Amino acid sequence: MATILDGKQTSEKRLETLREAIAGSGLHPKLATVIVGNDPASQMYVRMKHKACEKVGIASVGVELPADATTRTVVDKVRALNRDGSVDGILVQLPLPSQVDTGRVINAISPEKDVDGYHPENMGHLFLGKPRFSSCTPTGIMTLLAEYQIPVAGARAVVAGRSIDVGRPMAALLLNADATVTICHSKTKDLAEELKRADILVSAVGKPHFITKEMVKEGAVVIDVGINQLEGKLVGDVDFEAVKEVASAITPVPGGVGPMTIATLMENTFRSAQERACDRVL
Ligand SMILES: NC(=O)C1=CN([C@@H]2O[C@H](COP(=O)(O)OP(=O)(O)OC[C@H]3O[C@@H](n4cnc5c(N)ncnc54)[C@H](OP(=O)(O)O)[C@@H]3O)[C@@H](O)[C@H]2O)C=CC1
Ligand SMILES: Nc1nc(=O)c2c([nH]1)NC[C@@H]1CN(c3ccc(C(=O)N[C@@H](CCC(=O)O)C(=O)O)cc3)C=[N+]21
Ligand SMILES: [Mg+2]
Repeated sequence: MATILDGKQTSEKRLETLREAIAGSGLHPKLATVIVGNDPASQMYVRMKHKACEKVGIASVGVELPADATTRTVVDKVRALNRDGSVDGILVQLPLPSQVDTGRVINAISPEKDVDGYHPENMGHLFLGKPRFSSCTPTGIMTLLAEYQIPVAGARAVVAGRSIDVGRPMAALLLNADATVTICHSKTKDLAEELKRADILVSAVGKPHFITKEMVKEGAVVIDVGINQLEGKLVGDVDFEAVKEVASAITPVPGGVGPMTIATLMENTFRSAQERACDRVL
């Protein structure tokens, strides 16, 4: 039976530590969120982020733009937030509606305020092995592994998925932590065989029951990033009940990676506030 990696509890502990650090800092960090359209899932996530801000003492402003907003409108809004000296972090909730050019919007975010770590400059720092802001989900996963003292150096890590927000930065962070990293995607030959070699398996594919027991090596650590709806229930990518019998440790969904994502966003926002305060003094 696997150890359950409790992201909810770990995140609560980290948020409490962060609350104390912010209260003692004399700083007033502020996060701005931008949401385009009225997708209920996106609205729920943004609400969760604002709630976490409230918990730790980060001020937050929510910008809501209509579903038919143009790239220009979104970019102009981002630029206004770049100029607003009171804002430390800017998060543009993804996905954006199809008429909006996501790349141009992300490029418009000031890299100093890019607490999601999606800007090419921050991606570059991450891939060079010297991250400034690295995306919240992969960073939260590294925190969770560290919290449970799971060794990463030398481990064979296999990441399923190569998205900009999860798979790629996950692979970079694991590499920076000295794992031997394989990235799989929809064109991967013999996926099951690749996955079965993993000491640490991260699934960010977005398909329920995608990872079956047969794909997991005895004793592997299994990290489930997936958030999927199945028969009205929230499930990950991993067939949890079966895989927990072979894994040595596993994240549940809900209560695993998701809460760590939000805790990391709060930590990144405070760090941004600290660095911006430093820059003002210099
Ligand atoms: N818990 C959290 O905090 C977060 C959870 N999520 C969830 O994680 C999941 C993944 O998100 P995201 O990375 O944005 O997803 P994307 O849809 O952007 O990427 C999915 C990736 O999976 C790959 N893939 C799809 N089908 C297969 C297959 N049959 N075999 C191998 N690889 C495959 C795709 O390959 P290719 O590139 O070739 O198309 C792609 O790289 C989603 O469920 C999402 O909701 C996302 C962000 C945060
Ligand atoms: N710019 C941007 N940054 C993001 O970080 C970002 C994004 N866009 N778009 C969408 C994805 C998704 N994401 C999640 C965050 C928390 C949970 C989370 O806390 N989930 C809870 C369950 C919540 C529920 O009940 O549905 C859990 O897993 O326990 C899930 C998913 C961040 N994302
Ligand atoms: Mg995505």
